[in-house]
Amino acid sequence: MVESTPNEVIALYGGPATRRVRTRDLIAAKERGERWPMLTSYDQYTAAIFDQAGVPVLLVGDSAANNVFGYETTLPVTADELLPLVRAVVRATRHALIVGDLPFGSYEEGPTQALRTAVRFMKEGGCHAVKLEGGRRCAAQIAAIVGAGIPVMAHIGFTPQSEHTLGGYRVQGRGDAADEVLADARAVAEAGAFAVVLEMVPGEVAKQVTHELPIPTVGIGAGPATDAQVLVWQDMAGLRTGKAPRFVKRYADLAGALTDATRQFADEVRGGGFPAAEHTF
Ligand SMILES: Nc1nc(=O)c2c([nH]1)NC[C@@H]1CN(c3ccc(C(=O)N[C@@H](CCC(=O)O)C(=O)O)cc3)CN21
Ligand SMILES: CC(C)C(=O)C(=O)O
Ligand SMILES: [Mg+2]
Repeated sequence: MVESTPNEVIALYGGPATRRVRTRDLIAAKERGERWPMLTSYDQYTAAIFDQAGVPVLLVGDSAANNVFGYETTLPVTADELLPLVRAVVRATRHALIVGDLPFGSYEEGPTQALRTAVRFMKEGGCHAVKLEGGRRCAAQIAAIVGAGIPVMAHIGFTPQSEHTLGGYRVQGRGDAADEVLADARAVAEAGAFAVVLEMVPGEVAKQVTHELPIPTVGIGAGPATDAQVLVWQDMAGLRTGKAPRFVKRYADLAGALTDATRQFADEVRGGGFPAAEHTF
């Protein structure tokens, strides 16, 4: 594949894309009013494609639990399972900032555990920042990790790792609960996070947080006002089958394309059409 110029990356640098995106580029982009896209990635080929298509930030999400390993929720996945995926995504990319998502159970005990896990992600995974779920309750963890020189992306609103407390997959911050989301947003920014994911909050709440915070907001099911947007790549590209959340837009039908290719291959093997002379030594 010919490597195309990653336009969005250049916009974020304000110059040629000769180095990786850094967290300060994302804060500068907010100051210039530039929006940016973020996608999950869990493997070499998608990482290289997203990197060359100009996506400036890739997240190796704990959603690998659902979308790679086939677990029902994100709760079972471990750092030992995620770290090889983080390494693969880092190796396959040149421009994007790679964020490693800390899995459930690897940071909740407190700042010491959180820092220990974040250091593993940086040392063994080679990523450039880590992400964790939780607002005020994780401010001490964020401060400890940032204090060790590791950039942190926070994640508030609907946090899938706490679905059993939040009462299922539902919008957070409706009505009076908007103040809770705002308090969480302020707390993570104060603790030193360089960006914050807002998942499934009303568009108006996301707009208010985005205007108030100096750091970029990354929306997923949070409306159009956030500084950035993130989707799980299999949702964006239509590889995942079944009912997608309402906030998903499908930009391709990879499940359909792969089904067609697979059927053709299987038919040609059964019919003797593959391999042909040109595939034979
Ligand atoms: N493929 C995939 N996409 C995701 O967005 C995603 C994951 N996996 N795994 C981890 C979490 C879980 N997330 C989810 C999963 C499901 C809904 C969902 O079903 N939402 C419904 C109900 C919302 C409601 O009742 O208020 C929706 O229609 O949006 C939302 C977020 C977001 N994350
Ligand atoms: C959806 C994003 C924000 C995430 O946390 C994940 O994919 O794990
Ligand atoms: Mg996650």
